[in-house]
This record gives sequence, C-alpha cells and structure tokens, in this order.
Amino acid sequence: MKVTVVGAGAVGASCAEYIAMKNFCSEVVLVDIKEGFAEGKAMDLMQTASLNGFDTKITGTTGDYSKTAGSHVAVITSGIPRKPGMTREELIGINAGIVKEVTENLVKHSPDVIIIVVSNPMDTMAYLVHKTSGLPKHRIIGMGGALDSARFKYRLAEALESPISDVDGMVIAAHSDTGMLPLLSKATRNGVPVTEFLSEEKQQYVIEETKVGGATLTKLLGTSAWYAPGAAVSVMVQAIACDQKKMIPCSLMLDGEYGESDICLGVPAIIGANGVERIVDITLTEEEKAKFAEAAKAVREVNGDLKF
Ligand SMILES: NC(=O)c1ccc[n+]([C@@H]2O[C@H](COP(=O)([O-])OP(=O)(O)OC[C@H]3O[C@@H](n4cnc5c(N)ncnc54)[C@H](O)[C@@H]3O)[C@@H](O)[C@H]2O)c1
Ligand SMILES: O=C(O)C[C@H](O)C(=O)O
Repeated sequence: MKVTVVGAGAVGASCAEYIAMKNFCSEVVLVDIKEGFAEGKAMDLMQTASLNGFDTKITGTTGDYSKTAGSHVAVITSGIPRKPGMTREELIGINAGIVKEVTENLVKHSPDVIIIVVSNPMDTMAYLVHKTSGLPKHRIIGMGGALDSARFKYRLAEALESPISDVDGMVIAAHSDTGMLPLLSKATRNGVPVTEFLSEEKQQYVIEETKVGGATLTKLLGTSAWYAPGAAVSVMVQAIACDQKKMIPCSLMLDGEYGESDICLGVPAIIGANGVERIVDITLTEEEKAKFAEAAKAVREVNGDLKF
C-alpha cells in the first residue's frame, strides 16, 4: 500500500508519522511546495524508524508528482491553517486554488486513488475535489468527523470523570465552529446513555466545547492543531488499507441521504478497501435533523464562493 501525503507541514508530517508507526503501509510519500521541506521531514521521520520499530519507507519530494504515481490513498493537507480569531471558512480564498491544483496532479499520476481531504474549510474543499477531479464519489472522503468525535469523547470523559475508553460518541454535520452536531442522544458510557449521568448544564458544556475544539486549540497554539488531526487521518487510512469496514463519520457527497444533495457533509459511513463502502442511515431526533439542515445551509453558502 502506497500513501501520498500532500503538505509536509504540521498535520501532514504528523499523519505520516502515525501511519508509519502503525506499520500497515509499505510506503509514504510526502509532497510539499517549499524547497527541500518534504525531503527533510521524510529523512527526519525515517531516522525514527529504528527507534520506533517501523518498516514503512517514507520519502519526500518538492512538487514532483511522478514520485506519487500508483498511490492507493492520497491525503491533502496542503494549504494555510487559521490563526487565533479566524474561522476555517476564511481560508477558502487561498486554499481552494491549492487544493484544486494538488488534486489535478494527484489524479494525473494515480487515477485509481482514494483521496482524503483535510485542508480547510474541509467540507467545501471536499466538494471542490468532487467537482474538479472526476473521481467516483466513493473515492473522495473529507476528514472532520473522526477528529471531532475524538474531541467529543475527550470532553465527555472529562465531564463524566471517566476513562476515555469507557466512552463512545459521534459528531456529524459540518466541520465548522457552528455547524458541528455532537450526537449527545447516542453517546454512551459502557452502553449506558451519557444523559443518565450528566446534568443539563454539563451536557451543554460538552456540546459547546466540542464544537469550538479546533478554535480552542488555535487560540492556545497560535496555529491549528496537528496531533489529533494526524491520528484521525491515520485511522481512516488504516481502515482503507486493512479493509476494516470501520464506521467513521466523514464528509461525503450526499445524494438524498439525510435529506441533502450536491453537498459534502459529515455522516457516518463504512470505510474499507473501496473507500466509502456505504453511508449509514441513522435515526436523528427532530432537533438533530433541524441542526443538520442548518449546517447544510451554511456550508452551501460557503460552497457558493467556489470558482471551478
Ligand atoms: N480537517 C481537519 O480536521 C483539519 C485539522 C487540522 C488542520 N486542518 C487544515 O489542514 C491544513 C494544513 O494545516 P497545517 O497545520 O499542517 O499547516 P502547515 O502550514 O503546517 O502546513 C501546510 C503545508 O502545505 C504546504 N503547501 C502549501 N501549498 C502547497 C502546494 N500547492 N503543494 C504542496 N504543498 C503545499 C506548505 O508549504 C506547508 O508546508 C490547513 O488548511 C488546516 O486548516 C484541517
Ligand atoms: O481548527 C482548525 O482550524 C483546524 C482543524 O479544522 C481542527 O479542527 O483542528
């Protein structure tokens, strides 16, 4: 299994590191536009191989996409991250051009590739990849829900004062400060609804902290997060590489599912060797349905700013 990661910055390098450490891929190719940067990151990571005990070969290239030929999976992390006080949507002006160009280069050299889109605003960037790549829809997957769900579980465990391994939960809808939908109604502690343990006030705290999870870290770090995003991508790549048929919320092109069409939004899906094996239709409460529709409306407005 050959994986390309475009953008050797904070998220791209973290993603390459987690993929290598889990030892399920033969090769990871890092690509960046900054001269020598991907080569340097690849060399540094390869010098951890004997220390961390992995055999994955990591190489780097400055924009030579012929080195990515025959990739099974490609992860797009190229583009600028937000600074404190910004929204993800404000990145569209610079990132749309980068994502479009990168997509064209990837597909040219790996026509059978499955693309995982990370660059923000992610739901809109995933939509852009659909509109410009010509790839079938099961081979384009936006990463947001896997990360947001991990943050939801972190906040749930904090509120429950429980180990994170006791907690399960999922976030769907948009990967944005306002459009995220943490499904509190379905979150559990060892199979018991978390609503049985948490006061109304604590439930609201968990929801609000989850939704602004990325903004909170951006304020603390001065740039956006990378460890959990890298780990989330590695889980998705592993689900494809090992045909795990794992249920992961991902931003996918909808065609009537959840009442929406011609938009990429976070929904639960089975991820395996073919990329998206199927979208899972779960029952939402009336309030959740309304919030999903509201998130779709906001993402559609941002999509309207795209020029193809
Ligand atoms: N979807 C998510 O959950 C999620 C999570 C974290 C970050 N992000 C997004 O991922 C993106 C990257 O974040 P980061 O922290 O790694 O930023 P970063 O600045 O550390 O890295 C981005 C890299 O992209 C490279 N790049 C720019 N244009 C390129 C091009 N045309 N071809 C190849 N490489 C190019 C840059 O040189 C840089 O090294 C941002 O847009 C950020 O908002 C998304
Ligand atoms: O918050 C950001 O801008 C980056 C990313 O989308 C995240 O959620 O960490």
